Amino acid sequence: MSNKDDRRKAPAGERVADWADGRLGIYSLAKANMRKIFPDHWSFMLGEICLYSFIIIILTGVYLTLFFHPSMNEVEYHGSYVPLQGQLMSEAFNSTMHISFDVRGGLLIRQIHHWAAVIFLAGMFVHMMRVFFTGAFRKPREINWLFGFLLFVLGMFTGFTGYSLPDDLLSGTGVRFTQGAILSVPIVGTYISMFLFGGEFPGGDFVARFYSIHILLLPGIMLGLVVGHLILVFYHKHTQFAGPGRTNKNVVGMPLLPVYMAKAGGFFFLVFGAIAAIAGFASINPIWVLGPYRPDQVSTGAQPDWYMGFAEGLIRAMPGWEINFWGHTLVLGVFIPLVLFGVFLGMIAMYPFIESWVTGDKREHHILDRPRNAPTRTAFGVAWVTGYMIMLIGGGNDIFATHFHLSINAVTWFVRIGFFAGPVIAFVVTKRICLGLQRRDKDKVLHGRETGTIKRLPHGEFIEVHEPLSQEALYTLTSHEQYTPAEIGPTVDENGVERKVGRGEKVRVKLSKAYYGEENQIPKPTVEEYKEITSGHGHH
Ligand code: HEM
Ligand code: HEM
Repeated sequence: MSNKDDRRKAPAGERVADWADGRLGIYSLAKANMRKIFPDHWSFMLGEICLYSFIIIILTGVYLTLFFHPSMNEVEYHGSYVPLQGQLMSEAFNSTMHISFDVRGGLLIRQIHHWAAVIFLAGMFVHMMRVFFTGAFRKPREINWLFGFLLFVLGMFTGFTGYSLPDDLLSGTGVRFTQGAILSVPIVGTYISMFLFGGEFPGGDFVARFYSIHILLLPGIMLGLVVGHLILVFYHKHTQFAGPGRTNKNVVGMPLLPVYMAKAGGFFFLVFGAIAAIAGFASINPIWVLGPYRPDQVSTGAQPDWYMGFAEGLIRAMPGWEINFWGHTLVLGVFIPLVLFGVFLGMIAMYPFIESWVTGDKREHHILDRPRNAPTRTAFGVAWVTGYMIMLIGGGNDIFATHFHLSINAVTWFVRIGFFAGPVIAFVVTKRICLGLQRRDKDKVLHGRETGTIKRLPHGEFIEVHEPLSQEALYTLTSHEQYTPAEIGPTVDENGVERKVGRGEKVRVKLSKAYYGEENQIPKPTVEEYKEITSGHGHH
């Protein structure tokens, strides 16, 4: 039989695949990637939640563009919502009302879009924490950490431009807040504001401009970054937690196809279903309650979406300082929070580089740390989150005051003090807890697990039976590395010439001691210790 006949007999699917392979080379691509192994751990699903909520946002966003009019032209409302009949409003607000009340499925899609945005950012936050606390950002993944960082920051601004689009009272208040922050920037602030808003605030342009930024510019960049992020996850291979048989050179898990494809496909629908259910039950941004934006009005309890809350908190907690500098007013009460906003976020981007400088560790790491085994890093992370959360409380100081019947000044002072004290307390406490947990691990390795079974010995003594750990558990609990802190090198070189120790080196050594010095890690049990104790005759 000729080759040609063979082809004709092949099933249709195979023929299509052959056709595509001849043009795209899909066979070799699939061969290289379809059997890629992924390790299993619940926390590795967090990145997937980000991915799926991002896809849901794009799908629903496209639907919204079909009906949303990004225009600030003034129109009179004549839709189905009676209380606003005859009111003057922008076309943007009018069309969002139309989406909510008159477009089939419009309100649901709007709600899904908004809820997905809230969950997308929460997902990124928690995913980032997972990566941080397990040390997954270390070499070779620093660039992927930066991609992620950019995604987080761009996600915040995409969300902000999104909830500014409907031009309701709440979104207008948020835009005004941002314009205030821009104006506080010395020298260029006024120009940037005039440029962005096309004249005096609010002007007639900002919705149209925010619209292109929201649906095209930022999501376009984010899409590119997400693709790059995932390619890098493939290229580096996924990290894994320590365990028997797992090394820095292998990945133990299940193949992408069929196991992970099936899991991921199912998980996508679970995430979509959960977001749709929340969107169906819980109302988000009911613009008809707030009404159209008017610069002379603010609704009580005005709140940004959660991811912008800490920025709001920074401004609300800051005293209203204002100084006059060479005839120019400098609004420090707004400008300092704006700088802190950058610093707070910038710290995320910088951390992997700071840690590798302090530890001097330039090796690749594919085995994850348990947070307790990196107490200083964990403590830094918790301190950062504490500062962030305190500022989030600051952003809702009015809500806390009304809900808990507190004075708003008391809440503000709590936030001011908490901003400085909270992270320090969190740092110290977290470090203690981590060291305590390390001691417990050591104890478990040496003395086994406490079973809760009390035994009475023939001579009357009561003891608790300790069960020795399995070999797997022993391995897992003792496989982490322990580092020695950096020391200041010889101060005299081989010719006896004195070398000056730079300030950078001194700082590095100090920090390195804080990471790995005597008080900062519990020595792992040694084989001798283990043998001595386990050969002790039946005491435990
Ligand atoms: C659109 C947002 C994001 C998407 C869709 C996304 C998606 C993913 C996925 C699916 C993984 C593999 C599974 C997992 O470990 O969870 C992953 C890993 C990773 N992500 Fe993200 N991520 C996003 C944002 C971020 C952010 C904000 C950061 C940190 C600032 C980050 C840093 C990382 C790193 C370093 C890895 C490799 C972790 C490892 O191999 O253990 N990602 N990401
Ligand atoms: C990470 C990406 C995105 C985030 C975080 C996000 C977030 C938001 C938010 C919070 C709103 C306000 C919704 C409301 O309560 O009315 C909004 C509005 C909107 N978004 Fe997005 N969005 C994203 C991407 C997109 C994309 C890719 C498109 C279009 C292709 C889009 C189209 C729209 C439209 C047309 C509106 C105005 C209609 C409305 O407010 O209901 N968005 N977005």
